[in-house]
Amino acid sequence: MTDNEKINPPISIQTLKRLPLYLGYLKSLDKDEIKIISSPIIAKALNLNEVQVRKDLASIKSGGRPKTGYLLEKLIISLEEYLGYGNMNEAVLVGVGCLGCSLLKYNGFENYGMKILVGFDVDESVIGTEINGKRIFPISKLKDLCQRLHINIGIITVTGESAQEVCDLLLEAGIQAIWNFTSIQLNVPDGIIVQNENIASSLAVLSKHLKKKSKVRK
Ligand SMILES: NC(=O)c1ccc[n+]([C@@H]2O[C@H](COP(=O)([O-])OP(=O)(O)OC[C@H]3O[C@@H](n4cnc5c(N)ncnc54)[C@H](O)[C@@H]3O)[C@@H](O)[C@H]2O)c1
Repeated sequence: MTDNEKINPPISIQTLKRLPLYLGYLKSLDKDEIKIISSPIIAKALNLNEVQVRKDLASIKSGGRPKTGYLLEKLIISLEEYLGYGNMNEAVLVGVGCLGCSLLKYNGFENYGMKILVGFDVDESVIGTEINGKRIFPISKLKDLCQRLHINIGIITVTGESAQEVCDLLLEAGIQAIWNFTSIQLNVPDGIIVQNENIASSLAVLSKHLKKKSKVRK
């Protein structure tokens, strides 16, 4: 363990994935009315285990006393700082088809520290258009634009067969983190983070649950 890790021990991916849930809930509260919030209340609102919530919040060194409560505003700031939401990360999206279009239309990512600036595609019918104020450029402009704008995140929503080629282009353009919506496992060098997103995995959990229930009914 490095000295830095001793001071701030790494947290699990599961905990990390819950932190935006806490933040979303806390931000939905009326700050004029609620000054202090306790872990049992957060747990109840989010249908989570109380001990889990307490442990998660302890791991970000949010201060406060779990049972008596955390200062709401302070806790929000701690979570935002931990998640790096204070610095807005700028992203580009490649593949402006059905899925890409929906992501470009969604403004909620900005609440989670990511702003999609522009899109890229090879399809002449979308190049030059704007979706939700975001201009769509030809893929040939990707390297130049990403380098000029110092973009860190690349979102890949192209068809599977183009995924690796697009990933390579993004890396050449200096991208450090890739949000991959295709089902392709991308090859990237060390130091580059890839987050794979797959709706089908969540659907599998639902299907399995329904299958179990229908067996019980029979
Ligand atoms: N992660 C998920 O849960 C999930 C859900 C739905 C779709 N998908 C995946 O997302 C991807 C997009 O799905 P879709 O339904 O939006 O497809 P789509 O065919 O509607 O869109 C793909 C877009 O990518 C563009 N494209 C293809 N090759 C390109 C390249 N080399 N450079 C730039 N643009 C390129 C196409 O012109 C098109 O506009 C697919 O890989 C699909 O499997 C994932």
